Amino acid sequence: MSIKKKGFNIAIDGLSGIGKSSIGCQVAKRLNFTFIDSGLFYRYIADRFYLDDTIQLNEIHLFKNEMIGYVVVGYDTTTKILPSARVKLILEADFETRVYRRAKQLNAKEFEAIRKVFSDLLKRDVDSFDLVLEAKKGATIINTSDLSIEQVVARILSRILWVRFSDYNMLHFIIFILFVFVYTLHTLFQNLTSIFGTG
Ligand SMILES: Nc1ncnc2c1ncn2[C@@H]1O[C@H](COP(=O)(O)OP(=O)(O)OP(=O)(O)O)[C@@H](O)[C@H]1O
Ligand SMILES: Nc1ccn([C@H]2C[C@H](O)[C@@H](COP(=O)(O)O)O2)c(=O)n1
Repeated sequence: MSIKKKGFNIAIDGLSGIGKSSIGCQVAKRLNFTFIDSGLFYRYIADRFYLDDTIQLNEIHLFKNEMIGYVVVGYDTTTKILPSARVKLILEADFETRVYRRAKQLNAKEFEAIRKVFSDLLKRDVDSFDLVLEAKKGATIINTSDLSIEQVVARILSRILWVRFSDYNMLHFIIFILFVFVYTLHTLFQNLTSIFGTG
């Protein structure tokens, strides 16, 4: 699956339980972008059972042209789903932190429940390790181990602001260079006509 859309899109990658969905959703809200949790598609197709109220499939305006932008999360978004994203991010945190967060999320308190969280994450890490390693080569890495969700969201927003600022300045720079080029040609042409034109 690959989304080739115009606009300013953001892809958030990373291993399971790193916070892609919770953080991506906040970022999309702050930017008024469409949020797509690609994992929902996979789960929906694989199991046809799981859709929470974060997003409903019929609300995903995947191919609408007027969208300002997308925030797409999932562990192969920066490489496969949205390789053309203007901002590509990999979230990472140490394994213990992810186990702790996922256990808290699932309210896993008993030894057996925590053991299952541990082994599920480990299995999914093994399955997606190579993909995430590959993704790291072309993305900005944010280590979230010591950051709250709000701090990670703030970091992402400032990164996006920076990229937008660079795009904006680059456009002005190109216009400036074009202007200097045209002006130089114009002056040269005027000089040439004043030298040769009157003869
Ligand atoms: N920086 C953070 N600080 C504290 N808790 C966090 C942070 N980031 C995420 N969490 C919590 O970790 C849990 C897992 O996050 P989330 O479900 O968003 O991960 P995910 O990467 O989308 O997982 P998966 O790939 O398995 O769907 C959630 O309960 C979330 O609130
Ligand atoms: N971009 C994605 C997203 C998800 N998957 C796979 C990985 C899991 O087996 C399943 C659910 O993912 P989750 O939402 O829990 O991250 O879908 C994938 O292959 N590519």
